[in-house]
Amino acid sequence: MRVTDIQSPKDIKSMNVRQLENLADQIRTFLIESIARTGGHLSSNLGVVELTLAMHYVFNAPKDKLIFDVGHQCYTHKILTGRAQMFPLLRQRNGLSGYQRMHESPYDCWEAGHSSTSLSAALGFATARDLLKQNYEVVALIGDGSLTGGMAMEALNDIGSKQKKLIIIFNDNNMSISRNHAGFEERITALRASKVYRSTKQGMKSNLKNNKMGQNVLKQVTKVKDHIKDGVIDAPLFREFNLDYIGPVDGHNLNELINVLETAKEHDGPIVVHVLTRKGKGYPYAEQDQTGKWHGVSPFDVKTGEPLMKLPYDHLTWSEVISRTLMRFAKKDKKLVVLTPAMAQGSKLLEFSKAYPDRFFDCGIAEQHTVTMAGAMALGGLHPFVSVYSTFLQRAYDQMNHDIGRMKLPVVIGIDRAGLVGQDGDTHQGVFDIAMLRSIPNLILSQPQDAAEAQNLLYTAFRSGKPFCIRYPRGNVKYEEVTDLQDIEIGSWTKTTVGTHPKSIVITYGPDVDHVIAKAKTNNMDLIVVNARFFKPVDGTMIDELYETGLPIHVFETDCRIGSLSTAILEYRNRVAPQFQTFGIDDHFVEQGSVRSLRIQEHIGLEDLFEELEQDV
Ligand SMILES: Cc1ncc(C[n+]2csc(CCOP(=O)(O)OP(=O)(O)O)c2C)c(N)n1
Ligand SMILES: CC(=O)[C@@H](O)[C@H](O)COP(=O)(O)O
Ligand SMILES: [Mg+2]
Repeated sequence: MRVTDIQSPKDIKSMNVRQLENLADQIRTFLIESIARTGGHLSSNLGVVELTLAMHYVFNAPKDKLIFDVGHQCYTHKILTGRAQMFPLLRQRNGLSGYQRMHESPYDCWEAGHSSTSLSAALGFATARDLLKQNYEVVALIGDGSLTGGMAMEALNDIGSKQKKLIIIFNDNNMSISRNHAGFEERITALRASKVYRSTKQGMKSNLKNNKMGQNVLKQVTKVKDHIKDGVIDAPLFREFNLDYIGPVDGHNLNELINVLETAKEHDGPIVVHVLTRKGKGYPYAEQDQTGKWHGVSPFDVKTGEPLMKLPYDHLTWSEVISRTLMRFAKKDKKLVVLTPAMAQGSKLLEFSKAYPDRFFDCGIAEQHTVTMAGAMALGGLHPFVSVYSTFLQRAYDQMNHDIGRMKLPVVIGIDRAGLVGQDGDTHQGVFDIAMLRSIPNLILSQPQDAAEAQNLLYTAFRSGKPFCIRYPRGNVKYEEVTDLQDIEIGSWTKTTVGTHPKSIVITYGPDVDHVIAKAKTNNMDLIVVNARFFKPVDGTMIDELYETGLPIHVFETDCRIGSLSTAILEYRNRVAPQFQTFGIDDHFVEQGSVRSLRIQEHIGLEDLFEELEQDV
């Protein structure tokens, strides 16, 4: 059977192990070729091909609930549930989502994008099932990285106490995006080496190679259950949570996987199935990767592994502009430290981590902990910089409020991937941080117009002694090192007049400042373009001046408009200008798509702005 012919998991139910193994090989080839064309989460998906086949073989989705933590590794699940033909549009507008999405398929029973939610969801489903006297299995697959998240720990604690029947598949590849940093790593290492499951299983004469499986399994299941009850299988890490454990099993051995999942299915109460997989399995570049370069990829050449798109020679990503500047500052300032909640690769901090291993802290997928820890580091006399994606900072709202803002702690927060991020879709768009953070007293919130201003803002932030956030988008920017760094007056905006008789005012921020100026020049339009580089505090003097011109004001934003810059301006003036128009994302989540297509969809493209400007002249 060809990968693209698979209609539903029924198609694999009558296969024998050899056929399943063949299918696994085909799926791997399909994934590599397909992701090479579209981009996507390569390594995590290559690692769970056999595991997902075994899950669909043993369980009966959609009746049984299969939950994938984060969901970035659910591509084989998509293939087995009849979606292979949609892969050419993976992560594109109106195309296949890179995550589980309920509107896409009845087999997607839950949605995520942020990590560590699967165990809470599993307990929720199991509780609903039992209260409503229904009958189905609940299975959550969670990686070793996602297990470091606070939510997962909270859920483990509750699952151990409630003792509902559910299965936690612990997908252990010893990697988060890059190497996993977990305190319980020692315990896991001990478990990885444990022979318990293997020796228990050795009695199960695996003569299933070419036959339909399952005949002998039940007898063996009873044996394994007895072992679990007798406490033969002792996994202190999970025992402490009052959870039964079985494993470790080879996550690329279908025979072993099917046996262990059948066993877990028969088990009463919660059970952890420990599966060892290899991230990137089957594609040598990805298998050897220790840095996370192959975790999420843009289109690449399968043979060479080289990306198909290259940055212009004088451009850097915004993350690189920030990390290079941090490297410069760290040379002189020995107290400068950098923290990341597991995003060293995406935030371009690996070079910093090598140059200053003692001053670099990967805290795991733990945004809340990272922010609070940085706060105490500041009180302890260090100069912390926290690098965090806008969307993941949502997890740490309370810490930003309760710890950083309230105590006025001088932590510099680099908010990466601010604004629309594109293909990751609605779970990842970084469009809420302005609204989220503007309400927190004492915080400074800024965004540079270009790479030079980014360097000056970072310089200002460290010298300010205040909680200082600098947001910057996904993508790249022309870079030149600023040798003569300048303090920027906090709360000050700048303005550029294009032409001699301006007829309108555009207030905007980030890279759009230059885009609007360039387009106004091309179109021979007379405009005042304001770089609103601080969202908090805003430049009251400049706002007053702009109002006094009597010109129509257009606030051009590409983030959630509720609570955003236009709101800040209106709050300041407490009245509406004669003509005051705002642009921004309305009160809804924005689905996936290229940033360009999403801006058109949301009426926040330059074209939309200029259409309105035409009316003013
Ligand atoms: C709250 C949150 N923080 C950060 C991320 C970014 N992220 C996505 S996958 C991932 C690593 C997950 O590691 P693991 O669970 O072990 O899965 P693997 O990729 O190894 O299969 C991270 C950090 C996220 N999705 N959600
Ligand atoms: C699954 C996840 O949350 C991350 O892998 C995310 O997709 C990374 O995004 P970037 O590609 O912008 O680093
Ligand atoms: Mg992992």
